[in-house]
Formats: sequence, structure tokens, C-alpha cells
Amino acid sequence: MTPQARVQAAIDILDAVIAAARAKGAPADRLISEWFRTRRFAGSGDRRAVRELVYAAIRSCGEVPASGRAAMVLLARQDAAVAALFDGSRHGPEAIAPGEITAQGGVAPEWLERALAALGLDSAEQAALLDRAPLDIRINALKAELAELPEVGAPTVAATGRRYPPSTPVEQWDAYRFGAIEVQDAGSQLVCEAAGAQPGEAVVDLCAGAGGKTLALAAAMEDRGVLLACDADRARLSRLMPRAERAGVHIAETRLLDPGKEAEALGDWAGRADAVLVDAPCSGTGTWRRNPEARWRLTPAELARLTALQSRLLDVAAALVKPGGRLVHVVCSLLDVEGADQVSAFLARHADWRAVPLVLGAGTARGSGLRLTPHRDGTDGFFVARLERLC
Ligand SMILES: C[S@@+](CC[C@H](N)C(=O)[O-])C[C@H]1O[C@@H](n2cnc3c(N)ncnc32)[C@H](O)[C@@H]1O
Repeated sequence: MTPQARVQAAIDILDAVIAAARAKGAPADRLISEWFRTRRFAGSGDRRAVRELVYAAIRSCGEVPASGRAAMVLLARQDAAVAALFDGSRHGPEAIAPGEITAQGGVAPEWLERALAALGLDSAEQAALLDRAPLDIRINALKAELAELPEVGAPTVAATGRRYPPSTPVEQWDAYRFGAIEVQDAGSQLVCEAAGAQPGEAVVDLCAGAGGKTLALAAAMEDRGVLLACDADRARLSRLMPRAERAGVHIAETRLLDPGKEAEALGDWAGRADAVLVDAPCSGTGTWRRNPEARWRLTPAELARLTALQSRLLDVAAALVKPGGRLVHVVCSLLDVEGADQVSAFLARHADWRAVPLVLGAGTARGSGLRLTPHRDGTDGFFVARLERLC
């Protein structure tokens, strides 16, 4: 593909990304793969270049752009090398017309930028939300003897973490094949430490997804005790057991939950857990480095739906915890409505619970918990709080 054709391809893909953001369709990553699946003429260099253009354009546009071309025109206005490729050559984009519609730049849609500023996140904090994320791994303590790494990597805020440049092929390393390492953001690793999971305990990971944090909890538990991993998404949860096997985790069991009927499905766990982790479904404002188009998908109505779900799941989780046990609320979001405010509301609803001060390797106090940010902590953005059920 010529450089001009790559720009036109990025414009076409961006049109699909914009339509999907409006209609809650497939994520950008999948749309890029689909586009190339039907264009076998494109080589690996083309894929890499087009992908970079698509993501650079997504990062540049705060609001959802009117079209893929408007997004790429914005990028052209910021980058002369891109602008030079709008030359009307075969397979390339037409020249930019005077007064042509240009997408609006910025960190996020205006309502979200206002929300972030109100939380004390200055422009450096906001800009860092859209940086390229590094690649972090977690060394699996259950297979530490197999964790021979071809590159040492840099230390991270998590004791179990190492950091590499984004395109390091860690998944091709023997240590990965043996299950001695997992790809996991250092912040994700750190919030698992907040659960304080110990060998021999009974622990529930209520929103386990494909098990990223379940595996970290199992390692902290030295694969001893009982670990129940739940989720309402069958496809995600079905990926957990093969991962557990690779990681040498034997204590994990999975349970698929029916949304709205979680408490009934977990009746046998009532008052039994030493710890419950609620890694709640959230806006993902802390993970824009990895999914920058997520900020085009979020609406005030979706945020309200998520906060209602979070508070319901916290109540479901609380019923599972035994007196003296722990409940850890985690969101990969920087919005207080999903973090600090959610915990205050929980404590107001449950007089028999208290917040426990948390000290982790990073983070700043926020309400009854800690906030991690890409700018300050070099991790994805998170809020985490540890609550304890009074005896
Ligand atoms: C932040 S993600 C969890 C990520 C996962 N813990 C990890 O470390 O990879 C939130 C999860 O909550 C799940 N979820 C949504 N509604 C739920 C419900 N009613 N009960 C349990 N899980 C739910 C979603 O399917 C999603 O996997």
C-alpha cells in the first residue's frame, strides 16, 4: 500500500469505529482486524502503519468526530507529514478543501472533560490518560522457577511486576508459554494486593471476567484455599479455566451469574467469605490509554446505569462476607461517582461495615480509598477501597 492508501484505509476504518461507538458495536481493535481480513494484499508494515494512524486519530479527537475523514483532517492539521498525504493520488484521500470539516480535538467529550477537571485532574493528568500504555507483566509466584525472562524489564509499583516497551513480544517467551508470567497492568496487580488474600482462605472474585485478577489472587493464596470466580458474561468466564490451568492454579472454580439474580446463585456462600473482590463493571475512564475510543461510547445515561449496577453488586458482595471479613471495591475509573462516592454510599447503607486505611506501593488517598493515575503512578487509572465487616 502507498502511504496515501494507508491514510485512506485509516479513514475507512475510522468511519466504522465511529458508527460502532454510536451503536455500541465492536471495539476498534476488532474492526481493524476485520478490515484487514478481507484485504489480503496488505502486508504487516501496512497493518502497523494503518493501525497507528487510526489510534492517533482516535486519541486526537475529544468528541465523536463527524466522520473518519474529519478525524484524519484533524490529525493532518497537527502533523505535516500526514497533511502531505492528502494529495488526491490514486487510492489516497482527496486534497483538504479550504474550510473542510475538522473534528474537534481535546481529551474527551466536553461533559467528561468537565467531570475530570472537577475531580482535581489537571491538564497533565488528563493528557496522560491518552498516552500509549507500557506493557506490564506479572510474575506468577506459583511458577516463579520458570520465570526466566529474556529481558529483565523495569520494576513497577507492584512487587510482582516488570515493565517493557509496548511491542515487546512477551507472549512468545517460554516463560509465558509455561504460565510463569501474565500480561497485566501494574495497577491491576496492585489492587489485587488490597484484597490481602491469604493461603487457606475462602475468597470470591465477583466480577472475574477472564480471570486476570483471579489468577493474581490465587498466587497470593499460594494455590491453597477456595477461590470462586463469578461473572455474568459466559464468553469471558469460559476463558478463565484454561488460563488457570496454564498458571498452575487448582483452587479456582467458576460460576456464571444471571444479572439480577446474583444473590440467589450465591446463597451457599452467604456469610462465608474471608474476602470478596468486586472489580466492578465501570466506565473504564482509567483505561483510555488502551481503549481510547471508550470515551466516545460513554454517555451520562450509561454512567448512571453503571453506578446503579456497582452499588447493587456491592450489596450482593457484602452478604457473602463473614464477620471480620473484607470487601474490596475496585473500578478502573477515575470518576468519584464510581469510586469514592460509591464507597461512602455503601457505608451509609451498611452500618456494620467500616473502611480500612490502605497502603499500597502507589496511589493517593481519595475518600475512603486510593486513586491511581497514569500520570502520577504510571499505571492505568483505578480507584480501590478496602472495607471490613464488623464482628
Ligand atoms: C472490570 S471487568 C472485570 C475484569 C476482571 N476482573 C479482570 O481482572 O480481568 C467487570 C466484569 O463485570 C462483569 N459483570 C457485569 N455485570 C455483572 C453482574 N451482574 N454480575 C457479575 N459480573 C458482572 C462483566 O462481564 C465484566 O467481566
